[in-house]
Amino acid sequence: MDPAELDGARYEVIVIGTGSAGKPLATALARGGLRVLAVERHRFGGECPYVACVPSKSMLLSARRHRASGDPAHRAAFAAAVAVRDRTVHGRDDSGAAEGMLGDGVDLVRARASVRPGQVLLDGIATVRWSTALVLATGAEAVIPPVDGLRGTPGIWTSDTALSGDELPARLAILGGGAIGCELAEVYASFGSRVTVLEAAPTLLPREQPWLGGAMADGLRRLGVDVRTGTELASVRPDGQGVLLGFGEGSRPETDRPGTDRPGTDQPGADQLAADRLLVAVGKKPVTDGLGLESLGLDPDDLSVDRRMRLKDDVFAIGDLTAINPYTHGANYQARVVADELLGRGRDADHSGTPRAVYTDPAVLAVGDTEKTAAERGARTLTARSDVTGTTRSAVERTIDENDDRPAGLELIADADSGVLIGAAAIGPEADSWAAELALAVRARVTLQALADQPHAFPSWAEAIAAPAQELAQRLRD
Ligand SMILES: Cc1cc2nc3c(=O)[nH]c(=O)nc-3n(C[C@H](O)[C@H](O)[C@H](O)COP(=O)(O)OP(=O)(O)OC[C@H]3O[C@@H](n4cnc5c(N)ncnc54)[C@H](O)[C@@H]3O)c2cc1C
Ligand SMILES: NC(=O)c1ccc[n+]([C@@H]2O[C@H](COP(=O)([O-])OP(=O)(O)OC[C@H]3O[C@@H](n4cnc5c(N)ncnc54)[C@H](O)[C@@H]3O)[C@@H](O)[C@H]2O)c1
Repeated sequence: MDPAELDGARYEVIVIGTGSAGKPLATALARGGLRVLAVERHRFGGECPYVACVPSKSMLLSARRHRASGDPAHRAAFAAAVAVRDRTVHGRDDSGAAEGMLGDGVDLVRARASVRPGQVLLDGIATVRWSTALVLATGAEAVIPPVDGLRGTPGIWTSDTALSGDELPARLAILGGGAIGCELAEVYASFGSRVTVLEAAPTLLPREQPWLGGAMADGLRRLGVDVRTGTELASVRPDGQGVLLGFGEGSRPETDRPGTDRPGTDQPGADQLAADRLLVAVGKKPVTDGLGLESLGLDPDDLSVDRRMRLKDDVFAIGDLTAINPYTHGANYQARVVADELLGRGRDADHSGTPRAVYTDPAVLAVGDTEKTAAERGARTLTARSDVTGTTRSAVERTIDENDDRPAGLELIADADSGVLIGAAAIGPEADSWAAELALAVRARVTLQALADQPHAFPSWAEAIAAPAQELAQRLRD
């Protein structure tokens, strides 16, 4: 629909943004009989299907196959993986998503939206009004940190560049060892790039239990990735066709110190690293620029929502914009909460069981509290770990591949007073799948006694849950 044609139109609900949050919400509301307009300035469907979750998982799976094949022809394999990725994401063509929404009865308009009291402006030329609710689902965008020379230097990538391009850099530096940094380090290292991950915090995945980041670093090092934690990037300069990175005083780690012989660096100077490309993956920030939230009395820097995802009155926010569980399943869930609220069956959101997965091999699944977050809210905790490699499943798999040295581990975190499971962290083969029962256990506030009593299929990886659950149940009884 052309924005101008909509001038003066009225809808019960207007949704701004059609990603993993806005699209399912608009669809559910239209199916529920409400008159809904969804406004999208870029691709219907948002980032996940085109430049985020789906292409990154496609590349990770292709990378895994390539490693298993032992084929030394990295460039040809990478080109084939990119072709598969692009088929999987339909060449980043959003017409299927748009047709799906239209088929469900959502009115769609491609326009940049901004808000005014009671109305939404489309590309600054047309005005539409809502009567029941306005829902903001504008997502988040990559943070580019204020590093000297970072902006404007050619050769700087974000995940969007990597996941829509076809270049295999010989030397790739990745700034940030979070979910994107770890997943894309595995992809490029598997296809022969010399990858260096530069993480500011003392461990990778620093919001998780520290041992988990250590195990992730071990997993990436097996693939030849040079993992440097505790690093501070101070400057970026053009260097031929690539970039030259300079580091802050004292920011180099004891291990992997430049000057030692290791893959991933050309050691141009004691405090420098040369790379062909620098992928910046240091987190995301909510997309609020130009939205005009101030005109609704909202502070763009404090988009706190209540338990129904309401910002104020009839204005809601969902998805990455809220920074609550910034995952597609988090956005989908928040969409369901708002849909239920607007369709008259409202209930409070419970974010406690939302899994945090990283799809490397070995994969990560964490849920609920870490010891740090539990301590911050004054909870006393008990923890127990298990070596996932002690399971029969692991023994069977390692007999087939005796060189399989992927790190694996599981930790359960119990509330010492109530005896319920409040957190879990797992890394291991397919942990994103087998550890998922722990997400439900946290959400359902399952006691350690019940978890310890629960049988697990033999010989599955989930048997790893039994030992730490039984240990904690015993300690809670003592
Ligand atoms: C590389 C990468 C890999 C990821 N992998 C996973 C994964 O494996 N699993 C997982 O669960 N999550 C993953 N995520 C996170 C996931 O992609 C996001 O959490 C999810 O897509 C957020 O959905 P959203 O609807 O909030 O935002 P988006 O998908 O960004 O949608 C917001 C939409 O709003 C539109 N918009 C913004 N401003 C305006 C405006 N003013 N007017 C009109 N439209 C506007 C944007 O164009 C966009 O389409 C990954 C992210 C990245 C970057
Ligand atoms: N599997 C998944 O669900 C998945 C995969 C990829 C991305 N995502 C989502 O996409 C979003 C963005 O991912 P991301 O990896 O960019 O963010 P992130 O927040 O997961 O990780 C960012 C990392 O960068 C580090 N960092 C911050 N500033 C730095 C600096 N100046 N120098 C070096 N390191 C620095 C942080 O300590 C952190 O480890 C997140 O919300 C993430 O959850 C999810």
